[in-house]
Amino acid sequence: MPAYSHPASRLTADSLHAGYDAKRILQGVDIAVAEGQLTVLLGPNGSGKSTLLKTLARTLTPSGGHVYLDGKDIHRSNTREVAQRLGILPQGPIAPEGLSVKQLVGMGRFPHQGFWKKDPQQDANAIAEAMAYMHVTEFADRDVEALSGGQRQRCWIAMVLAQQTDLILLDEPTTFLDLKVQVELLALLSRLAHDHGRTLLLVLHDLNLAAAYADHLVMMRDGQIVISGTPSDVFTAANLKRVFDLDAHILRDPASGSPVCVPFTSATLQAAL
Ligand SMILES: Nc1ncnc2c1ncn2[C@@H]1O[C@H](COP(=O)(O)OP(=O)(O)OP(=O)(O)O)[C@@H](O)[C@H]1O
Repeated sequence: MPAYSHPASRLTADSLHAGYDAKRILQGVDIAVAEGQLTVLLGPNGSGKSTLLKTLARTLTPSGGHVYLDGKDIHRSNTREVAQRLGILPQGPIAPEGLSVKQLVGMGRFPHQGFWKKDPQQDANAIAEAMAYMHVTEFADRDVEALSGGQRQRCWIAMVLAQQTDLILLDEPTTFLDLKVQVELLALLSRLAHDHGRTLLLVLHDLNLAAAYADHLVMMRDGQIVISGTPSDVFTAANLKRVFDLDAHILRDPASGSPVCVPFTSATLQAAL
């Protein structure tokens, strides 16, 4: 899959503040997304994960602080320049009515097309490769709306892959996918990072899948990064309590050694129910 072999780039943010009108969400976030690795952003509902992803991808303008893409302030860069380097799949995307899968995946090529610059063969190859990679080739001519939730989600991810950026930000990409497909997707994304030098930042809700596949975990709460590091270092009962207010035992996967959490209902919670 040579088209996916890119040198990884660098995405960093410092003292990031962002929100919606008067609503402040991000409260001084510093992050450096590890190059050529898979980083997973975790946190309770409403903790600001999507807001951070959108601000890093230039979709949302920060009220304070900076995002740098290869050392250049991303909010001072132009849209096409950014879109050639960074692809983002937001949460719950909606396809325009009547769009076929092939057309949807083809939208990933827009940043590479222009009045003066057109390479239909390169576009066709990128679209075909991305569809094959996400196993959606058989749906190429079907309406996106006529697919199941999981099939549609794979098409959206194929669209981002067709963009052929070295940075890929995915907000809850496993939504609608059955467990086997979730595992396959994470294995594939991990390969994109490790074998093809891509830099991936994902928002996930499944703690155990995150611990199993991420190189780095970043845990957020109330618009701030509380802790980050390797799954072995940060996936502890104390941190899960601190970030999620979750009571859990931490075990080890006997095969890989990855930490696994087993949540339980504490006596305090029992009494409150
Ligand atoms: N467009 C918006 N306008 C106003 N408030 C918003 C908007 N989008 C998100 N928010 C608010 O910002 C806060 C953080 O939302 P965000 O989507 O970043 O959290 P999250 O960690 O991704 O949550 P989840 O896990 O539920 O997806 C929430 O209180 C949410 O209600």
